[in-house]
Amino acid sequence: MKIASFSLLRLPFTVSTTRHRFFSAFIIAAGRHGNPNNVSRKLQQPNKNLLKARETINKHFSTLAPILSLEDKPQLSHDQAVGTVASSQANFMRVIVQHIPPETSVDPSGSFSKGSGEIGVELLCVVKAVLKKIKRRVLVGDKVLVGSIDWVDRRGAIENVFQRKTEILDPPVANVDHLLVLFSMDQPKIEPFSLTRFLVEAESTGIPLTLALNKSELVSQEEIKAWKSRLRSWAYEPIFCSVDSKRGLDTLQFIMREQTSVIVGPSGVGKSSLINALRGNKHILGAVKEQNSFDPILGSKWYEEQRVGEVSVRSGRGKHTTRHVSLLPLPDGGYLADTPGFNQPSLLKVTKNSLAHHFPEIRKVLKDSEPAKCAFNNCLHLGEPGCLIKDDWERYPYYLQLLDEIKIREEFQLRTIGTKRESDVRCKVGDNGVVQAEPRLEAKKYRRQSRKRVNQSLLDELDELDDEDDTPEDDNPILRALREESN
Ligand SMILES: Nc1nc2c(ncn2[C@@H]2O[C@H](COP(=O)(O)OP(=O)(O)OP(=O)(O)O)[C@@H](O)[C@H]2O)c(=O)[nH]1
Ligand SMILES: [Zn+2]
Repeated sequence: MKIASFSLLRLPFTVSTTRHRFFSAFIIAAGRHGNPNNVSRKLQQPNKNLLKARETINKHFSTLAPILSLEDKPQLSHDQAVGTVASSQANFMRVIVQHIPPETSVDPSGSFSKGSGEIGVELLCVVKAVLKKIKRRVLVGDKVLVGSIDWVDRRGAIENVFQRKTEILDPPVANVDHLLVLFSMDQPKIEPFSLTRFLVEAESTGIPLTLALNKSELVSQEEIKAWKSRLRSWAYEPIFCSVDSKRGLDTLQFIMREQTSVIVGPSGVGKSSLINALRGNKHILGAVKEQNSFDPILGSKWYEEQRVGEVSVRSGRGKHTTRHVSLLPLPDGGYLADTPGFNQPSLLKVTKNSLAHHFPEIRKVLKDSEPAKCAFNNCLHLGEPGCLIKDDWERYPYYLQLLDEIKIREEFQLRTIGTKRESDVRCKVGDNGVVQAEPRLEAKKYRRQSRKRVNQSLLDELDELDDEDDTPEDDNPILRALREESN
């Protein structure tokens, strides 16, 4: 019976250590904050409680390396610096450091100049074991505190991460502050519904976006004019560009200055071509070193050696499965990701209630009519009496279509979570905040786990963690604290 319902619902049925770990985190928090019967109640409101549990656990373990706020100006010793992670490969991260202690003599071949000023010095860094232990992931784009710096060999160790302003998953980059949504006028032609999906996905990140239309040399001026006014009615001001004719590239360069940008868009529109154009264009990249400035500073040997044995012994899976992404420094400050983003917008972060906020047309009407509001709170703008949103705008049918799609997804998730016995199903909150139901792996329901047992399971999981963890257990403060507590 159980098996049949799993297959009917096509639930994922794989065992992953991450889920185990997360589960223990949940149990710890549930056990700590109330009576054991609450566990069953809490499972019925999975989202909030799971998130709270995660927060609790993060706080609990974060005391070892509290997240630095963006305003923090840590006192830096001579062998410390603040920098930006530009790329990550195997266990190494390349960090660009802007401000070098004045008395430090750095091998000039390692610095990037931009005419008058310096773009920075690149350091090859490892991530300190304590950050791995507390699961503080370091992403490309992160602002980090680097310590133990050897300025001559240009090596260091990432000691801590500053709070992120933003985080996107495809590609995984922190602190992106600008998305360039790229479509093409022809080959392939713009498809308005597909463009809407991309725009909604981009809007849902909360990151400012620019819409650019490539291959503009393939179409007539009339067609460009027509699209311009059409997109204005969607409340977007498109930039027409062409990698082939170089039209609009200066404008794009200007927009991207001082920002970290990722280019997103469907296949074939010229994302990679545009990245290459911006990267290869001396005018745009200014005086960044002619040879690829991101060649491994100590020779590629370093990286190749690290690639060997990358498969985890326990899980049999590759440990570094995330897409590779690097940030290319731009001459006026800022970075451009060398890997394009979301080819296929999943809209997983969009809920039926948030969808309307991702259409500027709706935002505008609601803002202009303030303080008047739709008659219903949480109005889905389906044309009910008292709704401020009419059907007199081009993308209204797209709004309805996406709303249907999202409703179906949400109902499926609710049904899966709500009707399954809690012993069969548990909920997982994904990285992007989406709740997913999964078959439970353990049958011990309602039983409160003793603190000792709980800590032990966490220990098991920490032990299981990685073959790559090199800190001996006795040197690890978390493990030691947990052991002491459970004895
Ligand atoms: N006519 C014309 N062709 C272009 C232009 N820019 C890029 N192309 C061509 O469009 C094709 C696709 O370009 P890519 O850069 O690979 O597109 P992409 O968006 O990265 O595609 P995916 O890698 O599939 O996501 C290539 O043949 C390019 O040469 C342009 O401005 N005009
Ligand atoms: Zn409404």
